[in-house]
Amino acid sequence: LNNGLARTPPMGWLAWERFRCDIDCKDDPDNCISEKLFKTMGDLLVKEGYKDAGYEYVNIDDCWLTHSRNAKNQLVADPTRFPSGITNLSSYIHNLGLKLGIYEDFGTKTCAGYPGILFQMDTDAQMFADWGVDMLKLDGCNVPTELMPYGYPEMGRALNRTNRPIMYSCSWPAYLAGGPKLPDYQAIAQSCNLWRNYDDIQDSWDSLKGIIDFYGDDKGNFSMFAGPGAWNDPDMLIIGNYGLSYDQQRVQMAMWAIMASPLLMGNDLRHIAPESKAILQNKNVIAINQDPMGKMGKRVIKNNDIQVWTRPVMPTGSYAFTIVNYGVYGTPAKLNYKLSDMGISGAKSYLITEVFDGGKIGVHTTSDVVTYTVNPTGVFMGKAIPQ
Ligand SMILES: OC[C@@H]1[C@H](O)[C@H](O)[C@@H](O)CN1C(=S)Nc1ccc(F)cc1
Repeated sequence: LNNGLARTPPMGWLAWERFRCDIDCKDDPDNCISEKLFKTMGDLLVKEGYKDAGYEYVNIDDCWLTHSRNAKNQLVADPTRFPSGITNLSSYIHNLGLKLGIYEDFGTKTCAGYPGILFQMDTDAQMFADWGVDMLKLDGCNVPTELMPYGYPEMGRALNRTNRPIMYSCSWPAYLAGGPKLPDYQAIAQSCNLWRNYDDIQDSWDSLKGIIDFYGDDKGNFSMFAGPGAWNDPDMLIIGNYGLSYDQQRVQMAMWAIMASPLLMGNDLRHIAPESKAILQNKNVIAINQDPMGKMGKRVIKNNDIQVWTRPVMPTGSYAFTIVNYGVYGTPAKLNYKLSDMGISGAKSYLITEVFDGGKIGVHTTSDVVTYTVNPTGVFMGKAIPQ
């Protein structure tokens, strides 16, 4: 979507995967969906160095609102859990130098059963703008998919009519996944700044593998529609939660960088292990994710437990690449590849580095055989720079 926003994949924090629809502020005051939670996460983005690393958006997800609209047909934030209101919350977030995101659903109700925006798009778009909201995630529960080619572009136009820059995340294609018809990625990319293509991420290695494989298959060539202002969204980063090992957390960070994915953390910034924080704030990996060309990486090799992805990055003619090992055969895999095997060519020789730690592997021609060591359920992330 050409609205000047999301020129690189958005970075920030999103409540859903970790905090879900916990509305019990009586018995679970520290984890319920409340203004306090979002203010706390905003504070920590600043205090813990995430803002400096590029993380900017603090995003509310489902379950923030009351079960009915007010007399003026407007959406209302739950008064017990958001006593100061959304405008106060956005001011707080803006004072931190951050941006606020909110959630709604193009349908009669949200997925958790709260009022949806169907038939109220202009009222709701204006409400979000008046509240000082900077991003909207529009879900697609409780509406026939036949209405989506109308509804998602129309809500984008409604947001535009407010004259407030609001980044627009669409769940539209995710509701068509596995269906008879391929999504219209051209229309989606013209209407949205980012779009969910596939199932929700859950806190597990299996869930992560399922998403990586869906994106590797690239059905409908959705990777071609990614670029500045328009991103495929494989869902939240679950680094720092319960389900991934250290190596598997590195896999997600490396793959989200290669896929030019939004980096929206779905975790608890109050309880992050140091090695998880280091992965989330790794400058070299974030630089690949934020590469200004905005070209989405693609899977170029897949055989059994090994897959290789490459992504064109700056400086011109350079490539980032990942070698992912799904294998669980205990010893690290020693894998031999020529750069030409990965589709990397064009220069006489390349400097190859390891991205996470910046270590030099060496200078190689595209036909040199290079041996990479990849841990079980782990990743090697490299960069090849023309010499
Ligand atoms: O409620 C919103 C939630 C998150 O926003 C996900 O990112 C969306 O893809 C959809 N979504 C879903 S399906 N939530 C949900 C899932 C199960 C349930 F019983 C109640 C709500």
